[in-house]
Amino acid sequence: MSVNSRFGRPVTDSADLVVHGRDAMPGAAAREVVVPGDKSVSHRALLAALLPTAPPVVTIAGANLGGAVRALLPAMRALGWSVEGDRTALVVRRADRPVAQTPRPHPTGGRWPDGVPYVQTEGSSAAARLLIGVLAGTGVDAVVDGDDVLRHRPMDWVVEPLVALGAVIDHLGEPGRLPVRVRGKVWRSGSVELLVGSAQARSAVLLAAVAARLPVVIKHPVRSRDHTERMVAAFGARLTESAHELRYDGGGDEVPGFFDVPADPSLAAYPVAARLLWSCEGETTVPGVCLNPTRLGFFEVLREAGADIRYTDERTGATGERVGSIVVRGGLNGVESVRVVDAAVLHSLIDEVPLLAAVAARLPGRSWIGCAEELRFKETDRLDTTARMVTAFGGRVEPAADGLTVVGGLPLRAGTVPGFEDHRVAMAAATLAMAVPGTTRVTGGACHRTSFPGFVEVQRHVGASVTEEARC
Ligand SMILES: O=C(O)C1=C[C@@H](OP(=O)(O)O)[C@@H](O)[C@H](O)C1
Ligand SMILES: C=C(OP(=O)(O)O)C(=O)O
Repeated sequence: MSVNSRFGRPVTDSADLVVHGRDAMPGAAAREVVVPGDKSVSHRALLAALLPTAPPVVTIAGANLGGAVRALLPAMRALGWSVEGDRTALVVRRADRPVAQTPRPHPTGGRWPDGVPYVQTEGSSAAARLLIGVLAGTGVDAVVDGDDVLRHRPMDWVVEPLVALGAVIDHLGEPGRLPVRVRGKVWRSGSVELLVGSAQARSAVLLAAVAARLPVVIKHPVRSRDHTERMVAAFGARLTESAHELRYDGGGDEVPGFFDVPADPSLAAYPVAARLLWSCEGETTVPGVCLNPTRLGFFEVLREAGADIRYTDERTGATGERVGSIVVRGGLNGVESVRVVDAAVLHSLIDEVPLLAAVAARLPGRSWIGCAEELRFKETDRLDTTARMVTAFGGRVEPAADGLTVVGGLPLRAGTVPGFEDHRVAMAAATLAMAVPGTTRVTGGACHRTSFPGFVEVQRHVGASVTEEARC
């Protein structure tokens, strides 16, 4: 078993993605492709069912059922909720009794408090951080833990502001990391300052405040994705927002009994990128996508650089999200390079950075993706793994402390490319491989299921030749 450098992540035996690349799209691409529900909205809808003002039954239609959202389901069962159903509808209700989870051994901690529920969120940082917020708002005593990778990701971004609001949270392993025990509720109304742009951190504090009906002011460096704000505002919480500040007045109505999750723009980005890389005829539409402006950076940056990407059929959904179609036409002719120099723009494409870098490798100019220091704390250090992935194609990416320079115009070649067991990096590699003649094997590419269970089928619909094959 080999090890991924930064997080000591064991490289698993998960299947590879094998892609037969071409320099032009074979025949016509599907005119329409459908991608799974939004991961962030799915997490928030599930956690809304744990809030004190939630009705006894909450139904969630169109949820993303990739590994990251699925990780939350046993966690909720361990807290005494039942979750049943499928992508069409998940139904959450209070259960007769909690379904206990088996604690994962910990190398330095390992003494779990007796009689306190142990809640495992696997590799999903959104699940862990938002859940810590909900527990700190509802005053439920529980231990929150994650897998070996998540145990290395920062939890102090969430824990410190919650403790400032009076929550009692103990680190049971390394300081600032999982596992943590949440054992005292937020109670001190006031102002907290977040030092990172993480939407998960802001959301955890807001969910805690809404659950506890505690007026708070959250100061933050950048307005990243605002799904939690839209959701709680849609159920009656009064929020006042300015560029770096969010005020919650302590009020709100009942959580609704029905959520409809729009499709995920960070997943729509892969078929859109495949189309652009092939410069093909006609157009492809991805319908029903969440068009929240805090999520559209990938499309906006490419559009500004000259790509033909449009939004149509826009409407507002019940939980305050804009929904509509993304339509892509033509290719990258005339697009010289891309540039991200603003923190809000970076956050609006934070999960698409590996894909944007892969696309930039096919542009003639030099691209820069900046304000991206947070990428070092994802499933992998994504500045490093993205650079290594593009380099494996023969491209050149120069990582800096806070971003990536992508040197365009170099000939790319097919071959064996590492996916680093990181779904975003693996899917970016497989998408770039579609437009590089020859056969590319993306090692461990089956990890796409963390966020995009139908990745292979969707990319085939737009003309890709991609299969999943056991590791050789
Ligand atoms: O709020 C969320 O659901 C998410 C926020 C982002 O993480 P950070 O909050 O760590 O930036 C994003 O990368 C992640 O995929 C989901
Ligand atoms: C980083 C991601 O998610 P999380 O932070 O929730 O693990 C992601 O989906 O790319």
